[in-house]
Amino acid sequence: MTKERLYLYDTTLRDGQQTQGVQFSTDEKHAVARMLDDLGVDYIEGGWPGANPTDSEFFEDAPKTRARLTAFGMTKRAGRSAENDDVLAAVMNAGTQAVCIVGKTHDFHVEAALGITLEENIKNISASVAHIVVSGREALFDAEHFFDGLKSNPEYTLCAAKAAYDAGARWVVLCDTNGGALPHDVRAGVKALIEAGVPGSHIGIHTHNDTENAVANSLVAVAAGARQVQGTLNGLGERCGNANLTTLIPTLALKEPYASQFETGVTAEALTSLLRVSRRLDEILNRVPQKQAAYVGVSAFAHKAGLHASAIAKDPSTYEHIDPAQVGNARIVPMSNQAGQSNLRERLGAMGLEVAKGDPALARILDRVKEREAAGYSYDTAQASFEVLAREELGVMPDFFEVKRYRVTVERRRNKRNEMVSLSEAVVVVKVDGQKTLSVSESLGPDGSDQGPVHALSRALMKDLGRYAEHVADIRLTDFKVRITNGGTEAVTRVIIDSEDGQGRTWSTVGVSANIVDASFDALVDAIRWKLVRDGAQDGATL
Ligand SMILES: CC(=O)SCCNC(=O)CCNC(=O)[C@H](O)C(C)(C)COP(=O)(O)OP(=O)(O)OC[C@H]1O[C@@H](n2cnc3c(N)ncnc32)[C@H](O)[C@@H]1OP(=O)(O)O
Ligand SMILES: CC(=O)C(=O)O
Repeated sequence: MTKERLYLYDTTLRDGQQTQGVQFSTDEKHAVARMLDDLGVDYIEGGWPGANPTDSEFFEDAPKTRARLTAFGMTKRAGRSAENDDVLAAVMNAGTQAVCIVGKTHDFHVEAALGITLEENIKNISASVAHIVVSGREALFDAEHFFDGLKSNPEYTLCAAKAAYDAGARWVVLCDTNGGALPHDVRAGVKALIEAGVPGSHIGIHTHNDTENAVANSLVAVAAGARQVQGTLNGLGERCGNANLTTLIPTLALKEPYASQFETGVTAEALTSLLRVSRRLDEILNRVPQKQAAYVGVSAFAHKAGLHASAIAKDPSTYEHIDPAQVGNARIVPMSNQAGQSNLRERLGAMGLEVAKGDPALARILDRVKEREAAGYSYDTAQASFEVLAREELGVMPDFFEVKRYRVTVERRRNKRNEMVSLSEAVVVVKVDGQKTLSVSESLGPDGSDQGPVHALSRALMKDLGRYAEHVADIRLTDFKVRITNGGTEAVTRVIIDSEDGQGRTWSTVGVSANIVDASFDALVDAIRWKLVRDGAQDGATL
């Protein structure tokens, strides 16, 4: 069966930029456009030329893309011709192959927001679309508030949308602008416009996620006949975001009936870059990746429960809806108090520790994990601490060094300029190869400001580890999370430290204590021990 073409329209650089807190630079826009082009979307909406300097600059030096670069704007304003509307002129002057303009299709908005008659609005839509078409560009019309309009005055809404089609719009895009439509509204809306004379092959769908239905609404629109789907990477967008293309693309490619019926410009090979694309966007925006994101989240294929891990080891399809590799993701089997021996053996295997089924060490490790989690530890994220614990139980964790004692002080005092400043200082005594050393460190950052007691402690701890010095020199602490939790009956502090080294490895460790500094210290020691064992620094250390 030949597949029908379904077009993907990305608006990360336009509606995505309407996300609170998101502001792309011109260079970042170029980087995102390149990523989208490599991924295989059909249209890249680059922004609104003339609306702000960044968008104008982006179009002045527009990237050469296989995808159709599209400039966004609005229909001409009343009282002037399309040719004489300066806002529309700036959009046209960007010189893109495709131009998308938003126009009102809800009678209430025409009257309340534009303050013009319903007829005048339809004339403005027709004249604006015709102006784009006459200039030889592909015209797209974003039918704003289409689904709300259908409820208020269906005849008018359909007439406004149809006017754009009749004026030559290649696509009439039905927008759930306020994000309140539900799948049955969207199905009915697409069908109504098809019945009104706009073929599905000219209908697009643009949804917002205000009821968490943006992806479902897009899928329903396709099932009802729409052939263009709009969305953004990682679901960026105004308010709660737009339909998430990072979810929609794999769903359309891998799930029935869409997979058999349609093809998009995203090849199976490009689909394997999806996780990378999603992460790269987070990096550009300095956002923490959403762990539970569908398909691309770090937890999307994490099998925590013992029953799941046991079945996964026999056949991954028992608890996975797709093969994670299809979207560039990977299966993980974290350790926690939900785990059984199957999780454990799988996890140990991934660390290069093959332990036979039934080995008594497995039960000991599980008991220790469950006991410690009851006391406040959490190993499902702190996998490096789990490895240290497992190695101890298996007798393969070297005693690299022994901490004899440590002390941390925090002082607040006036500096030479009579400003109040804080200063943290740590003293650590460690024994390496029978030799005791005392190290002292302050916590001053590059700008001379206090980086806090944990920073001082980590510097003192790593200052003189004898022959292990070269292995710890490239450790960087990248994140530090503190949580007050209940360890048994007492409230305790759990600290998770994320570390990174020069080889690009990242790892997380956990410490628990009634005292935040002590909990941090435990996590720091685990971080160093994990790094030493992974570097193979144990030669000569006591096993
Ligand atoms: C649903 C969407 O998300 S559409 C995309 C929305 N995106 C943006 O608004 C981001 C970019 N926007 C901007 O930078 C600015 O709003 C600009 C440059 C476009 C316009 O700025 P200003 O001229 O200062 O107008 P302002 O933003 O205050 O108001 C918008 C004007 O456009 C009018 N307008 C709104 N929609 C349309 C439309 N589809 N067609 C014609 N005029 C419209 C409004 O009635 C209002 O006119 P008024 O000032 O006479 O009341
Ligand atoms: C055009 C647009 O972004 C909307 O109506 O949501």
